[in-house]
Amino acid sequence: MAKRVLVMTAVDAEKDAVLRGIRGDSRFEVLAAGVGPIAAAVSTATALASAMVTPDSGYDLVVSAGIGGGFPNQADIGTIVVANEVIAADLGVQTLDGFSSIDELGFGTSRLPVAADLSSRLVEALRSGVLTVNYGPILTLSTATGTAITASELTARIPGAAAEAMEGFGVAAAAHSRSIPFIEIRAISNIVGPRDRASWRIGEALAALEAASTHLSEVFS
Ligand SMILES: O=C(O)c1cccc(C(=O)CC[C@H]2O[C@@H](n3cnc4c(=O)[nH]cnc43)[C@H](O)[C@@H]2O)c1
Repeated sequence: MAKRVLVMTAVDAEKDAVLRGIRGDSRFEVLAAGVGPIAAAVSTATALASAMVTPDSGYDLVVSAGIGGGFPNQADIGTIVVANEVIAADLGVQTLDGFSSIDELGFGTSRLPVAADLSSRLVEALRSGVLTVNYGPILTLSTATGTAITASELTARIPGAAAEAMEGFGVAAAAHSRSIPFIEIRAISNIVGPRDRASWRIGEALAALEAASTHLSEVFS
């Protein structure tokens, strides 16, 4: 079991939802890093480095948490997605012939693993708490999808893609650099596709994130 857990969100509204869910459990530290993979990686790496300075204050688990877009027929608004893998889906090169990932280019990896045992334990706990949960790949994008064409292209390129957001891969890269287990959880606020901000259900997603966070404390501390 994890003794100390670092939860990274993008914005304060997400942080507050997680804090309401964990109900004062002092084993959890919740930080808002800002939007996007770079802010997420820098803030997570800084938090992990700071924790190393004090003996016995390091983290045993890092969680990327927040709202996200659900892929059509994979994750509806108000449901939860737990990552079985995180994929930096726009890290590569785009040409007229299509997209090549950095893996295909030979420059590294665009896919990072999650702690599968912890993730599946969380999925079980969420389902027994009657939340609707998809366990699948969560994509990290620097540019959020705003067209049907991009949504279809991502679905074709990454079969089973369940959700997208903008921070997971950055948080995961920082956690992996210190060999700390990592998981990602997203509450769905909108469907991935043509941008229609009026259709986003942020309040519903934040309520789902809060409900899911009650199980974080139950499962990981
Ligand atoms: O306006 C608000 O009250 C508010 C409250 C909480 C969060 C937000 C955000 O806009 C956070 C940005 C955040 O959202 C993630 N996200 C959500 N849907 C998608 C998507 O379809 N594609 C990519 N990212 C998405 C993302 O991780 C951003 O950090 C506003």
